[in-house]
Amino acid sequence: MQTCGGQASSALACELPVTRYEKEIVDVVKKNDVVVIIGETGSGKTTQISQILHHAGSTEFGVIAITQPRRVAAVSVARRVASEMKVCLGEEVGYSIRFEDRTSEKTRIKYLTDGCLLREFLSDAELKQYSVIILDEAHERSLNTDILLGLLKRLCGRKSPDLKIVITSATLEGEKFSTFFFGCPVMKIPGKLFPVEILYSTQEPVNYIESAVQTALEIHTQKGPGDILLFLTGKEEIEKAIMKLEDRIRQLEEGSCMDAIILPLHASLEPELQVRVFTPSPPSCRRIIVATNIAETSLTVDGVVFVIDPGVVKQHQYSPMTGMYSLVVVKISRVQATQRAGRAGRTRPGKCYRLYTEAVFENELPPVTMPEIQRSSLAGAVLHLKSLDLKDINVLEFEYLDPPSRSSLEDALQKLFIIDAIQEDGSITHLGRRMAVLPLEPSLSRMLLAAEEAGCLSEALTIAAMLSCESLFLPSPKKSASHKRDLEFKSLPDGMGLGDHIQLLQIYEKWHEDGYNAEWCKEHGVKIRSMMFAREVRRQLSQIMKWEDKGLSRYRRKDPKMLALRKAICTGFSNHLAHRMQQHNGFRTLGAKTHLVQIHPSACSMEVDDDGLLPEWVVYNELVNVGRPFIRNVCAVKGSWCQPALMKLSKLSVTKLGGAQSSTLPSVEKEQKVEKPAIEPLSATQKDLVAAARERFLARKQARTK
Ligand SMILES: Nc1ncnc2c1ncn2[C@@H]1O[C@H](COP(=O)(O)OP(=O)(O)OP(=O)(O)O)[C@@H](O)[C@H]1O
Repeated sequence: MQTCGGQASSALACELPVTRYEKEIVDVVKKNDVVVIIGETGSGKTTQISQILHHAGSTEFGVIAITQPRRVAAVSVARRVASEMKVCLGEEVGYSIRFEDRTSEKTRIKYLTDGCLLREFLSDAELKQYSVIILDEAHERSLNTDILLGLLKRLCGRKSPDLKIVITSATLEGEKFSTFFFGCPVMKIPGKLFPVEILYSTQEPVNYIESAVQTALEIHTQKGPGDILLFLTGKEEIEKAIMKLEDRIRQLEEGSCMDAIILPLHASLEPELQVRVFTPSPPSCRRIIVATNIAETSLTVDGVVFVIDPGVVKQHQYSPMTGMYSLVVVKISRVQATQRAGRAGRTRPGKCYRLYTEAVFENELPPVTMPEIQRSSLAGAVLHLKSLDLKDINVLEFEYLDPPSRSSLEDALQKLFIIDAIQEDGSITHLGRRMAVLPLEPSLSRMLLAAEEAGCLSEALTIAAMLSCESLFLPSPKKSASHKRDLEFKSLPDGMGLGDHIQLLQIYEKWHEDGYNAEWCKEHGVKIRSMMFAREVRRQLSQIMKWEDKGLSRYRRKDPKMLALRKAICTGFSNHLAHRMQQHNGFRTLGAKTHLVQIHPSACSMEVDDDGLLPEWVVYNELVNVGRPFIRNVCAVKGSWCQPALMKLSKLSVTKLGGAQSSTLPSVEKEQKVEKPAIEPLSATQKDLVAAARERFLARKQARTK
């Protein structure tokens, strides 16, 4: 049975700094179309401003939208506000995140990810259902928030004065935002709920994970009650730190300190495991939450008194020059450090242990975070802007708060052109328009449309849904690559060797055959939660594409439909083509820049020919630099299928696409040169690798025929 409302715990809403300025907030919003509000972390911006405006009557003629850069924040804050207002979540207060909408006709206050609001522009370019849009945590400068800023600026210049825009953060460059929005007022709300003491290290740690673990142990054994929130950069680091903590706490003398519950928190954790951190710890027990920066903004984890901040974050950085993503550990900005410290002191006084010196904080941390728009692939954002049909918008001249580089925009335009989303003159195609409606990356959307035309949409929907899962495979004692291979080997021989997309399809189909059975998942090392998520995503995508599901048929390698499916994958990812080197299993990517790459070890094993060589042509989802360049999620395709893309690559001119000066892609001659790479003799190691690959393949082939 669902219970509504409940008692909002801890600090009373009426004590929050923001609520003390209720009248001023209502006034300033009433008198201005755009307002910037800056208040300390924990002062009540996220949870209170929406309620204040609601009580002042702002929701009489429209809904209040509050954007969040992260899903977990949108959900948890909506829950909190519903509980404070004593209403059922999904009724007066709701949330909307990709593939999950918990709102209803009754909803007046809606928390949603910035990506969701951006998507709503497609169906209503004037956002008529809203009376107020609050862009929260604007300091994070997510790509979606930056695009929203530009679109909202356009809108407030022309729309009736009914739509109010409020931009909030604890750590915003207020003046910059004010200048961008025609000199709008900046309201600073003074006051902090509880003090947070900042403690710096006296020296830089040699190993920040070790130092973080050590600090957590010292707090646990020497300090009074209160939970610990420890920031690390990613899942692997979190798992490593948790193992160390568990080991060392086990070794402590029994009764020497209180019990500890150690919890991870990162984006690829299943939602029900994520929400565990919001359940208070039992009395006389300390929780140690080891999290990535998803816990950095907006979240209130009741009970957190101690924050440990090693001062680093893992960041995706896209280079338009190379078309490659790198995952790099970088120093956080001072803004992020403040946000991290702000996770303590929310429901009682707190302490933040910075594992770096004060001098490093002052002199080495950049003041603000680099906007995502300057370090991401922009294909999705550019397609979105093009699909809005805003006659006056040229994506190269769109009003960005901080413009992305011209090369990033050109890279996006080129990618969209190759997958038929835009024409040579830069105008959006019919296909492009349809692609923009789908809540997927442009390449995946293109794959679906190609599959629809070729009569294999059902299979492509499954692949798109499976690729939307954050993490599919259960942690394995063995390396994940061989784990995946085992799975493929034991039960899915029919699609073996054709690549990850086909393997994902087969996993789903097998699970379907087994009646969506949880046991099957366990047996085959896949996460039931992720599979259920894929099933839901598949259902939603089918709905958007108006596909009437007539049940799944099992993948058959020889079925001509399957050839059509791989061709559709090729069409979707034709801006991610790679050609094998003549004599060994390295690949060369094709595009404005070419790279020598290897298939990532986590890929399922690919078919090799009698010489032990991999397929000549492949498409891939991602080009990543992790020490060296790898392609990930790879599908074997045929050279003849790549010709349309190769033709396009050869004649592409950015001048027309973006209405700006040009840089031209390689000519046909250059591409032809790429297609026939110079013969390079195999090294001894490469020969060994080829022989080993061939042996493995023959063994599997034998097993298959048996
Ligand atoms: N889930 C929760 N449990 C307990 N207290 C909460 C919860 N959510 C919010 N609060 C209380 O409400 C206060 C205001 O939270 P809110 O998220 O609105 O602040 P904020 O100003 O938006 O902070 P930030 O800038 O860090 O996002 C918190 O400091 C805390 O005291």
